[in-house]
Amino acid sequence: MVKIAVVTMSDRASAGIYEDKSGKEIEKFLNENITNKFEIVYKLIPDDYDTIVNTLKEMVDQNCSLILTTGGTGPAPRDVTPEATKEVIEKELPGFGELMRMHSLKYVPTSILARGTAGVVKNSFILNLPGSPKAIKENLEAVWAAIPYAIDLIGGAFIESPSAFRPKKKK
Ligand SMILES: Nc1ncnc2c1ncn2[C@@H]1O[C@H](COP(=O)(O)OP(=O)(O)OP(=O)(O)O)[C@@H](O)[C@H]1O
Ligand SMILES: Nc1nc2c(c(=O)[nH]1)N[C@H]1C(S)=C(S)[C@@H](COP(=O)(O)O)O[C@H]1N2
Repeated sequence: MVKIAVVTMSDRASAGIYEDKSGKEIEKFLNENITNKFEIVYKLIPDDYDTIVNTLKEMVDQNCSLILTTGGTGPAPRDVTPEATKEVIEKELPGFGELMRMHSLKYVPTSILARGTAGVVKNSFILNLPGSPKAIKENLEAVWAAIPYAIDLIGGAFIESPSAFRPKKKK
C-alpha cells in the first residue's frame, strides 16, 4: 500500500485558532491525481524546528514514500521548515523549489518569498509547499508530474497517476 504523509506546520492551526485548510487541499489534490490505493498519515504541528525534524524522521521510519509539508517556508522568524527538511534529507533536489517559485509567479509576485525545497532520504521523497491554502494546487501542479518517477528511483511505492510523467524504459 502507498503511504503518503501530509504534515502541516502552522502555529495557529495547531493551536486550534483556525482550521487546517492547507492539509485538506493537499488531500484533495492527491485524491484527484492518484488512481491506485493510498493511505494518508496526517500530522498538524507548530513551527518548531525540533518538532518538525522529529516528525519528518517519524514519517520516514513509517515508510511514507511521499511526505508533503505545508507552511513555514517564508522569511518570518518562526519559518524553519526548509532548514528542518535539510537536516533530515540525504540528497537535495533543488529543481523542485526553483520550478515551484517560477510557476507561482503567475499567481503572486510574493512567490519568491517561499524557500521550500525537496529531497530524498531512504525510500522517502519530501516536498515543502507554502502555507497558504490556495498555494497548494498552484505549487503541486508545477512539479507533480516528476514526483512519482522520483519515488520509483529511490525504491518507494508505485504511485499510479495519469498526470505523472515516466520516461520510457530503454530496451
Ligand atoms: N494550515 C493552514 N490552514 C489555513 N490557513 C492557513 C494555513 N497556513 C496558513 N494559512 C493562511 O495563510 C496565511 C499565510 O501563511 P503563513 O504560513 O505565513 O502563516 P503564519 O502567519 O506563519 O501563521 P501560522 O504559522 O500560525 O499558520 C496565514 O495568515 C493564514 O491566513
Ligand atoms: N503559488 C503560490 N505561491 C506562494 C504563495 C501563494 O499564494 N501562491 N504565497 C507566497 C507567500 S505570500 C509566502 S510568504 C511564501 C511562504 O509561505 P509560508 O511561509 O506560508 O510557507 O509562499 C509564497 N508562495
